[in-house]
Amino acid sequence: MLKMFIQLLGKDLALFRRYVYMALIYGVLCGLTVTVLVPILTQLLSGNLPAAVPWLVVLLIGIATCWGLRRYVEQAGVRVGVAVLQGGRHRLGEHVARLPVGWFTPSNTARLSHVATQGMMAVAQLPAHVFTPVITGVVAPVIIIIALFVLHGPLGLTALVALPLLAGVFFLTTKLARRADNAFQRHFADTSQRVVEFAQAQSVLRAFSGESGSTRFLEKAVAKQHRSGVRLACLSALSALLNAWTVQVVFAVLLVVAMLGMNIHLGGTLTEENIIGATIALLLVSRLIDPLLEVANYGEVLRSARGQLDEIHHILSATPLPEPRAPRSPCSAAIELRDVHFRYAPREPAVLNSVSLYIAPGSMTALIGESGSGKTTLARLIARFFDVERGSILIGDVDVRQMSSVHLASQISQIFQDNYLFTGSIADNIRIGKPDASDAEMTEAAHQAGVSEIIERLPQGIDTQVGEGGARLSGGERQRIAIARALIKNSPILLVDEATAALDAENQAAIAEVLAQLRGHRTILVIAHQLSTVAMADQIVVLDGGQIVEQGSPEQLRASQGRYAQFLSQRQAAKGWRITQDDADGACS
Ligand SMILES: Nc1ncnc2c1ncn2[C@@H]1O[C@H](COP(=O)(O)OP(=O)(O)OP(=O)(O)O)[C@@H](O)[C@H]1O
Repeated sequence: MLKMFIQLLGKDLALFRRYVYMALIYGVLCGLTVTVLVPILTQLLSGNLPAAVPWLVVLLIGIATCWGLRRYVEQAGVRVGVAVLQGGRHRLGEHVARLPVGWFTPSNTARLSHVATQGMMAVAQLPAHVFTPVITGVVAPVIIIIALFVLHGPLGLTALVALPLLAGVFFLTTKLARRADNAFQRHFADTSQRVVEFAQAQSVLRAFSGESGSTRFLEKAVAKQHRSGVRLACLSALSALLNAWTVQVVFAVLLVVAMLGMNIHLGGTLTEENIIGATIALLLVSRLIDPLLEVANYGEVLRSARGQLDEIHHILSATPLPEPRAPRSPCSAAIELRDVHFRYAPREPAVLNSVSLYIAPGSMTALIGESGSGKTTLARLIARFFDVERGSILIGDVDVRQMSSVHLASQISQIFQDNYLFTGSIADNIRIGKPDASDAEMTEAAHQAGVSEIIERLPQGIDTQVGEGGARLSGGERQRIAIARALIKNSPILLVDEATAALDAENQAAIAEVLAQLRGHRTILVIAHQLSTVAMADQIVVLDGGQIVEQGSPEQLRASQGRYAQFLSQRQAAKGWRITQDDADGACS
């Protein structure tokens, strides 16, 4: 737990060290202040008031110093908390920015958002509100036990034996509720994910699930969270009870030992000194128990914080894509796949199997194949969304793993189906492709992508707000803005995942126009669904079950009467369906 906390602190570790030293000094001082009671009570019970006065002064100074120091320790704890919150979030952000895009599954995204908000907040509160009482609660009793040893050997020994015993019980009770805590955290993240999904997919849920059915997935997640919450509450209460009982049992044992000691003396030589010593020892025992009880009470908070730290650890231990020590630059915009094998996870089936492909610089390749044949995966591997399992992908004769991620990103523009528009204006979204783009470049990219017509229609033109995720625009409008964003970047390689259904004929024409304009000027790989696009390509690659089954120019493949010819006839048959005036009245031809 401490290791993870320290990892989160990074360069702010010095702050934490300072805080821990101060908390330790504070704990020692608290323990010593309590032990000052020994000479005071000894002198008072012996009727020697003048001899007690200097010790009383020491006690008052001790109390005042403890009080003052506590404030400093708390301030130092708050500083550590702020460092964890700011530095930790920063570190988390830097780390996830280097993770492969494939890591961002809905469940990991929900986990990340939970950790970055609630998790970090809970962890940041630890130093000021939990570590200080826990450190004091452990250190002060150690000092008191030393004093007990001096005063009453058997009592000191019993207390010393009790400490590891208590630690053992605390450890076991923590373990008892730990699993329940992990399950609760998991279900909590799942529910958060479902809530977001519920809000985002309202139209789909209502259309397909009916009024009550639309909440079914969410209700299931909430019910699971509720069950694990109840289990966690029961186990937490049980462990808190066990901790408190153990401390009370230790207290009782110490009392019995003290009584037995007095009893032995009663049978023999019971002196005034013995009685005073035993009485003070009993008082010290009671002062020993209070901090231990406090530590026991913090067990649950510590366990839950550990759960949050485990979640943070889970994210920080995800392996980023390695960056090369000596990055290389490609010599051209050629793309080459050499015997590429890929699967999404170790135990999942292979998605690409021994794929080798060469795309000449400035040429256009159309990738076609059945749904699930691996087209999108292949395109994503070129942009290094993931690393290949075996084989290599080269751009301009340089393995993408030997290029810096920034340089690789600068070489490739992508127009994928899941284009995301950020909250802001149309201009802001296009400018993401090239933040320092001039107005002329903006106009040119907007014109090429067919955004000019959209802008002309809107009262605020290019400054129109697109809404969250581009919600205020149509699918086709979003797509065109994404194209303009990719075009303004002006990179030598363009990866396009042509949408099948999202685009109307007008938008499809815009994409076709863009591809026609860029053909010969950029290296283009397009996952093609339209006949017009495929016909434009210099090379067609047919994928099936993660393998290239056909490859060649449109003419060659048409002549070979293979899979491409099949694709062609299917598309032509589909194109044959036309809605006529009669259809409008209810019949199709
Ligand atoms: N993130 C992922 N994790 C695990 N498996 C995945 C992931 N993305 C895709 N797959 C699987 O990889 C296989 C290939 O998917 P891919 O999206 O590359 O196919 P595709 O040919 O582009 O399909 P489509 O034309 O329908 O988009 C499919 O079986 C799919 O289920």
